[in-house]
Amino acid sequence: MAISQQELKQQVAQAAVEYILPLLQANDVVGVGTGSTADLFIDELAQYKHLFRAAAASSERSAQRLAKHGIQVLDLNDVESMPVYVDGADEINALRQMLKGGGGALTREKIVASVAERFVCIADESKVVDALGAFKLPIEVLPMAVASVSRAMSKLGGVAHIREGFITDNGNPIIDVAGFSVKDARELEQRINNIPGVVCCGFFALSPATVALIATQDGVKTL
Ligand SMILES: O=C[C@H](O)[C@H](O)[C@H](O)COP(=O)(O)O
Repeated sequence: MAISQQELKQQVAQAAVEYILPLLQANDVVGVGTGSTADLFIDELAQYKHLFRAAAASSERSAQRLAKHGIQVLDLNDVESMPVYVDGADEINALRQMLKGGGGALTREKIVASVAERFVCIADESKVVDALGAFKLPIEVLPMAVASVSRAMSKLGGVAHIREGFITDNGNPIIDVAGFSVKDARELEQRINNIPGVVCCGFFALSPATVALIATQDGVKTL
């Protein structure tokens, strides 16, 4: 019988904890991502909270979950470095470039990840793609730039729609862009980053994951 997606997420969450434990020292801070896979990682990590000092979270959602487990959550301004950042992805390719932000946490995810030495991506096999872009690209924008950034996306070949009823932890809207045919995610990430009003785009290609743990029907594989 096939292993369910939920069970695969659980397996990769456990594998992530096993992967990071040897990297942690008593005074370390763990960077924690956002989403359903990251939630399971937090629950697993909680069993070992005596082995590290604290966490830095990429969303209010993850911060609350960490705190419920009794894990101290630090302001990122008080964290100089972290050995690891662990997070899920909406898509990941063979270069470990990712598309993220389905849950709207992309900006804080990119910031927290930038402080960590390693980005450990955790995902089930449904997230592995040949080319990024089938999943709509989330872009966090300043409120006054929704229309101008959407027009810029259309010039790049995408079709943008505002995410209805959603505001990020930073108080901004998100537009989701469909229709990109992504040949070079690094180049597209750079171009989108340069558009006035863009806070953050969901490509994580300029700084891809250091390692990806992928849960498959045949066990957790390393990419
Ligand atoms: O904003 C959300 C994040 O980028 C998540 O890492 C991504 O959406 C994957 O989430 P999940 O593990 O729930 O599929």
